[in-house]
Amino acid sequence: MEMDTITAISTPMGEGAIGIVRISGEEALTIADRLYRGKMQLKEADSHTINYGHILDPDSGLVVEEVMVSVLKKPKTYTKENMVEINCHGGLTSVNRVLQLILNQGARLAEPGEFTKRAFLNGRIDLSQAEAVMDLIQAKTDRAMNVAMKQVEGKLSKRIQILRQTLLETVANVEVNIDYPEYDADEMTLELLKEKSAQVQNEIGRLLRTAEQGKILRDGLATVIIGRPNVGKSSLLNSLVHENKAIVTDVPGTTRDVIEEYVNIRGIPLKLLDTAGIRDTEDVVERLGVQRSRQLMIDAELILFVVDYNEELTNADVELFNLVKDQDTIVIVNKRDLDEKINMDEVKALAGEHPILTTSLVMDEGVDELEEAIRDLFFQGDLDSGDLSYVSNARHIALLHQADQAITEALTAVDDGMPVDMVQIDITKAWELLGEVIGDSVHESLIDQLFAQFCLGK
Ligand SMILES: Nc1nc2c(c(=O)[nH]1)N(C=O)[C@@H](CNc1ccc(C(=O)N[C@@H](CCC(=O)O)C(=O)O)cc1)CN2
Ligand SMILES: Nc1nc2c(ncn2[C@@H]2O[C@H](COP(=O)(O)OP(=O)(O)OP(=O)(O)O)[C@@H](O)[C@H]2O)c(=O)[nH]1
Repeated sequence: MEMDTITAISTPMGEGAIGIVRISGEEALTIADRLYRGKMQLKEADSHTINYGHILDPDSGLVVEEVMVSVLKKPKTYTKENMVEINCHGGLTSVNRVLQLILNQGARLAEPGEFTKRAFLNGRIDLSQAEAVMDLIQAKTDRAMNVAMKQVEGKLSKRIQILRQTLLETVANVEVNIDYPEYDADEMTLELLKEKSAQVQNEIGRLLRTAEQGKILRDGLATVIIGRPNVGKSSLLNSLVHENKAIVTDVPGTTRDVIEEYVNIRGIPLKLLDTAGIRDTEDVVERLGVQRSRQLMIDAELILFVVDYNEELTNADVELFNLVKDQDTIVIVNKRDLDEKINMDEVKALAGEHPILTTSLVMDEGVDELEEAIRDLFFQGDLDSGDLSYVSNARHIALLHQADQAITEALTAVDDGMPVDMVQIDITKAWELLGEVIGDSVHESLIDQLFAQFCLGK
């Protein structure tokens, strides 16, 4: 199938040192050559070279831009098609004028993610790798980036392929049994089927156990700081943010009263969620009646609950804690530089199984310990184990669960003495579901929808 030639600006919109306009498709070099003037025509240039020259407006003959042009000839390119990348002087006008000239020559404006979509459709990468390209762009910490990079390189794909191969062999074996029932290999077939299925389920289980951690690395750990007025919530937020250089984003769609700040806590992106309702308040418990704040707290994956070392535990503390005691909560007893007026035994009784830390945020004491406690709560020290094949994508997680379920159904069918071709149907279903992770037999509309979330020009 021949695809048309597409083009887009691949660098961020705004003033910058260099802006890149990308072209991909059969006509990429031909189109670029109609606009480019240099030592030689681009189609004569060797692949993977960069060439100095100028872009001219073919109508007026006037020089529009001074450029460096990368020539990338198929099939060894990002999209597996002919590609040209025109490096312009950065700035909105410059790249837009060059883009316009390319469009005038018959290229079509690319849709978001269309270059990567072509890399997928042309078979250079599978769907899970394409999705990881997206994760790579959005990674908030080095560690999240390492995980995404492994997936771009195909580490998850390889594991999925091995699982599918095992299932395929199992199905083939069952088929022999259906085709030659007189062969009487029944017992053996079922034994083998059970063994192989268990093997596949083990590996799926292992992958799913990495999922929670993978999701945290990818999306950040949704965290809310709560506590009575004046206990030191803002100070805690500031300590975490200043030591770790926050990336601040407003949550789209929520009239900008939820603020997200990403801080890197030992490789974990902590997504600190903040609303007016949670922090700037006279009576916290009352204000938490505000639906949005309460929801934020309920949805949080980590609660940092702050109390004052220098004051007795109050009813408000207890009530507030009771709202979150079933969640992952760390109790922070702040202002330890002042006199001990709180009863630590009461704090311990209240906290139960939850970790307790004492801090002095004005003296900058205890923040390291807090960061360690956060990491231990979610990663028990295995963040450095080197196994970076985390599953982090919600779509992949759902498919793995379904595949696991299908195999369980196959095994139940075996135990119930169902005919072997019934068992085969379940195993085949598991094989198909795993295939969807890497984009095998997925619906076109799903593919469109996934790539539509990409950046323009990627
Ligand atoms: N200028 C520029 N920078 C970029 C990209 C790009 O497309 N253009 N990339 C993307 O956005 C990323 C690099 N990713 C790439 C991945 C594969 C291939 C590629 O051509 N693969 C060929 C093998 C090439 C070779 O071995 O020489 C292949 O797999 O067949 C290129 C870029 C990041 N930086
Ligand atoms: N001595 C001492 N004072 C602290 C410590 N941490 C915070 N404070 C002080 O306590 C006061 C309240 O701190 P904030 O961080 O604003 O407390 P908050 O919980 O955000 O307060 P509200 O926004 O009113 O809910 C400030 O004057 C801080 O300087 C600490 O560890 N020791």
